[in-house]
Amino acid sequence: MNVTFYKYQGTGNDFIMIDNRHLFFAADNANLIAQLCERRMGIGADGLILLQNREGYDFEMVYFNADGRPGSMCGNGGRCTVQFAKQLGIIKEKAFFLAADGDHYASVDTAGQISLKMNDVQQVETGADYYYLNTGSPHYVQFVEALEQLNVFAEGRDIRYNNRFKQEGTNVNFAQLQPEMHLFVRTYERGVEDETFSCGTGVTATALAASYKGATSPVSIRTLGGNLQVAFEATPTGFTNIYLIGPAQYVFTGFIEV
Ligand SMILES: N[C@H](CCC[C@H](N)C(=O)O)C(=O)O
Repeated sequence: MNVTFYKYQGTGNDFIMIDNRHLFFAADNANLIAQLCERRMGIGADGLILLQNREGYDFEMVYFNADGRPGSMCGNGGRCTVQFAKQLGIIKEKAFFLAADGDHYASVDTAGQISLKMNDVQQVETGADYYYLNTGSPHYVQFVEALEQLNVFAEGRDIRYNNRFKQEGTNVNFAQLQPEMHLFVRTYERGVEDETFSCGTGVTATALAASYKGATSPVSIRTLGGNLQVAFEATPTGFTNIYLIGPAQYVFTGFIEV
């Protein structure tokens, strides 16, 4: 079967997008998805996303990590799926869609920036040198100095595979506070099992954690793949009205025989 795919990236977090409104692509083929995401033997991507029809929504986003397994919410992928839906003519500048963690609203502005509403965060675990919270995906956040020099792969993998997390896994973010409370964030992603250029739910989690250190909404974040913003309001136990704001770009189209 000849399948058209679309390649998208959001601050360097890259995805294979497939229009699966006719449900021709089997979502249970983890080997195929992993093979397509492989950077030398396949197309290469941090994840694969199926855009599907869903009653009551503009569309559903079905996200898989590069290992071929279903992932939890993906923030950069969410913005890319909104842009993809726009390219397909499914939406104009506003979207209401379903993802792994529930409903999401999004809007695209005239400059092409996409503002994606994230689910409320009900609680944040605070440890001696870390924060742990779920922004649609689980995120461990640690503030460090000299982030440019840090071995994010080795340090992130140690935390992801420690006794607490090895079963379920976690994404691991390292953040450095910079002048004017701007953040520099690097993330080791579960399911990719490597550092990615950017992680949207990770940047969101890190911005919320940074608010305990004095950062105020909207927080500006630099990742290896570009800049993002996170807006939010604090509640007694967590956060509400959380928005992840940034670009999502179409890269190319191709065909595969599967
Ligand atoms: N890159 C994604 C996060 C994917 C989460 C995934 N790695 C998982 O834990 O299932 C983002 O932009 O939010």
